[in-house]
Amino acid sequence: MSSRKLEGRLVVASHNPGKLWELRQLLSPHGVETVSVGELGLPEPEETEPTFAGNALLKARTAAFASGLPAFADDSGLCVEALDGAPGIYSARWAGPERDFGEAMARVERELKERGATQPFRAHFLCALAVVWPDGHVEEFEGRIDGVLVFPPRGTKGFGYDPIFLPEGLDKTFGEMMSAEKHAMPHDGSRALSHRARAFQALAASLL
Ligand SMILES: O=P(O)(O)OP(=O)(O)OP(=O)(O)OC[C@H]1O[C@@H](n2cnc3c(O)ncnc32)[C@H](O)[C@@H]1O
Ligand SMILES: [Mg+2]
Repeated sequence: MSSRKLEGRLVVASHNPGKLWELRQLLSPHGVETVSVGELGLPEPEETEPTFAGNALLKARTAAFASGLPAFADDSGLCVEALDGAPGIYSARWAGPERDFGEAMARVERELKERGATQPFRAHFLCALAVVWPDGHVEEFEGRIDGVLVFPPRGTKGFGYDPIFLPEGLDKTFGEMMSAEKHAMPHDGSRALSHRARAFQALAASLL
């Protein structure tokens, strides 16, 4: 539990529209006013750190110092067991400059085939969240969801790798789920579903 609370305007340090939308959905019930880095005209920093947590911190810190407001960043990705955790922190970069996730998902399938991997193709999504205040104070949270990959991709909802990710114990991919299902926030104390919602649950318990 942190003594620091999120108050006033918060900068959401993401340039990914799918993620931005989910993060704002998660924040809105708490009455936190948000402004995105894009709306502030701030550039996308290069993600030079070797970990999700390091890159989340880098993005939040850059935005907090540039704006003079507390900033919130998410670094996330898909880690495939048979690919030794790839694409991992390179999840966005596998989609190339055009952010073509059809191609990124095809590459995952191709690399599994090349390695002779057999089903089930175990994988997890990871989400690191960082909040940085302009005085340098930092709060960090993490969430994970385990599942398996399915090919061909299923569903057109969500973003990124959602259509190939089947969460453990469920029969719908993230691409087949309404977004409210993907990041639902249970009110009975049970665990949220997605990696982002799980990380956010920890954040909310501490900062909101
Ligand atoms: O850094 P920002 O500006 O936030 O946007 P980004 O898209 O580059 O975000 P990341 O660096 O964190 O890269 C994470 C990639 O992993 C994928 N990813 C993360 N969370 C996901 C989710 O919930 N569903 C599907 N794909 C996801 C997605 O393709 C992202 O582009
Ligand atoms: Mg990024």
